Amino acid sequence: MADIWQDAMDHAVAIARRAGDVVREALLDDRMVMTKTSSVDLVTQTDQKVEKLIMQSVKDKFPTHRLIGEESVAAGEACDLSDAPTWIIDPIDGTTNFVHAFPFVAVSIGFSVNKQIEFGVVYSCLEDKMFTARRGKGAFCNGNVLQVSDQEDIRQSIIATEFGSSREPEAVNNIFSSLRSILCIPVHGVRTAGSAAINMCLVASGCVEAYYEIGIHVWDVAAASLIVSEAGGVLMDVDGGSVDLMSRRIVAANSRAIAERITEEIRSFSPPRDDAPPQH
Ligand SMILES: O=P(O)(O)O[C@H]1[C@H](O)[C@@H](O)[C@H](O)[C@H](O)[C@@H]1O
Ligand SMILES: [Mg+2]
Ligand SMILES: [Mg+2]
Repeated sequence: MADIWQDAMDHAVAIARRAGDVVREALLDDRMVMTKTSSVDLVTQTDQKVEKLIMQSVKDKFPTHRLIGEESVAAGEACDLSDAPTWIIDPIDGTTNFVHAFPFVAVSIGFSVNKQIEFGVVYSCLEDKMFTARRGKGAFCNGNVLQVSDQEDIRQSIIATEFGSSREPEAVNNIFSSLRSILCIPVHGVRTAGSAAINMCLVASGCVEAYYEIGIHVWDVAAASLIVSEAGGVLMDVDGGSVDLMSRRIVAANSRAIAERITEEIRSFSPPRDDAPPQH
């Protein structure tokens, strides 16, 4: 039977590649940096330009589909995930990397129907790696099948995480408390790539055993969540329950054993949900 979302997925791959061209060209220009929620929460005109490019192309080709985009939400749009076909877009995941030309910068496009991710596309545009997954059909990088690591001993593992974009003392204390506990299990190492989507693709590729973060948004992880699960990995909430993509908390791991071991060490907290009503 024909796949009803194949056309949309092909479009996502094509537009992610075009977006990647824009990002690479912009790296050669001056990158004017603006800030959003804090002095280290960065945005550039390229984030906004790429989001417009992707959104316009989706509106033209799939006019009934809904859209959630990082920069549109920052500009005041709602972040409502309904049962309708919805494109969930992070035009540049790793904006701080982009600003510094640190080479992990991704275009992330997830597609959800009935609140279930049907396909995910993460284009790591400076590495020219196109990560894709279609629900039930596996995960791929540049056409090669992805498979998570088979390591089940966290002491033999590398764990990825991020420091996020808050420098409030309490938030930083929580992050370092979790990081210290995990590092001292001990694990082989801890890494931060600077992009949630790329960290999760590293899990899917078997290069790191797990990634966790509190404070991410649905657009950071929607596409990559399917890439991880289709590569044989697991997703979990930081308290060990089911993952909720609007909760801003995630553990993505190669195995349930390692995911659960990480949840034992995390000092969890709950940032305002992505679908929380706006504060006035
Ligand atoms: O804002 P962009 O799209 O670059 O994405 C975020 C990263 O993906 C997070 O992991 C990371 O921790 C940061 O919060 C960063 O903002
Ligand atoms: Mg992001
Ligand atoms: Mg972004």
